[in-house]
Amino acid sequence: MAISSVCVLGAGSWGTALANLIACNGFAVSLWDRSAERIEAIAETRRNDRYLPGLTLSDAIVCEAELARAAAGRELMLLAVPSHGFADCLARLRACLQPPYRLAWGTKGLDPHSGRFLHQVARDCFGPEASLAALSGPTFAIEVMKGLPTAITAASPDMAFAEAVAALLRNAFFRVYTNDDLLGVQLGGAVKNVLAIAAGVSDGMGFGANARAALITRGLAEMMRLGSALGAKPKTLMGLAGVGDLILTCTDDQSRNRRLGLGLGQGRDLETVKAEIGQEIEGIGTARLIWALARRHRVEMPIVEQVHALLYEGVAPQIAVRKLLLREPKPEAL
Ligand SMILES: NC(=O)c1ccc[n+]([C@@H]2O[C@H](COP(=O)([O-])OP(=O)(O)OC[C@H]3O[C@@H](n4cnc5c(N)ncnc54)[C@H](O)[C@@H]3O)[C@@H](O)[C@H]2O)c1
Ligand SMILES: O=P(O)(O)OC[C@H](O)CO
Repeated sequence: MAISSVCVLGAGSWGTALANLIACNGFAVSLWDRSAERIEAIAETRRNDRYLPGLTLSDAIVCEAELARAAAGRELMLLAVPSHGFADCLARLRACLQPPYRLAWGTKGLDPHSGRFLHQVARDCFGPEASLAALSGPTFAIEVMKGLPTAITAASPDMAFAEAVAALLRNAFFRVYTNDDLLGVQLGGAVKNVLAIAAGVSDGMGFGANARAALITRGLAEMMRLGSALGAKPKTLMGLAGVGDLILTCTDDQSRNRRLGLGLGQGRDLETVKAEIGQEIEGIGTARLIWALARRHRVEMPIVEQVHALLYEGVAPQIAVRKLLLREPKPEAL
């Protein structure tokens, strides 16, 4: 299977960087966003200053404010909208696409309405014959725009489709691995955002490198426990979409989830920090959904529990940390 044309949905940081990558690789690509104003500005200036200031985009990207026109004749739909807009975008696409349906997404998170993984939502909308793939891994959009070396995973139960999606993105600085564990790749990308908030809180409170390393390691244990309960492959979570993205977002201040945690750890107010970041912070909604999933499957996730308590129950960071440190001692096992 070879794919040579793509419609990217979402002209935020990630959708714009992916569209630019695909265009620079020589494939036909259209870019759509729910904000017609942003699409028109990108078409005119060849920049996306709201999300990727100062960077110039490929002239080959076709900017379309109307979804039906953006999708017309394109072989692959690539969604890079936030998880809370994912189901709605699928429904809009369903109204303007004909089979065969081929969908991929760089969205990280779960559907906030149902708490389900995005492939389950896509399957319901497009049926069992649709080709589905998720892209996930340690990938800050701005570094991809700058052509800095990056590696990512393209996951689909249909490895030929995963490879076809990978082939659109792959180049000398962007390495794409394939994986058939669609669930595991999405689980890693969702849980790491919650853990990045925890790492940010720790650093914001002035804790040191010891605490950060402990949070990353025990956070990985939580991710793997949930993965095991849901049927994800442990190897996937030890790869780019699991530990790779966890390290990136827990340690680098480019991460918006980490920056949110930093602000909360410094005692600042949630709404103020959110407004200052001004971009999508997926870990906020995901903390609620992953904590609900953990309880439903009786999986112990104490770090996720405390992030949830911090965000949704008004628990102070000092109390959350105390609760984590004073848990019942136990052997160090996954
Ligand atoms: N930015 C990155 O480096 C990066 C990298 C990998 C994955 N992601 C993931 O990509 C997804 C998008 O994040 P982003 O960083 O591009 O966000 P962003 O904040 O940069 O941009 C958000 C975009 O989503 C659009 N949007 C907002 N609500 C919407 C809705 N309800 N329906 C349709 N569109 C909507 C906005 O118009 C905007 O174009 C997230 O799930 C994020 O975790 C981001
Ligand atoms: O800025 P964040 O925390 O949403 O992270 C962006 C990407 O998910 C990093 O892989």
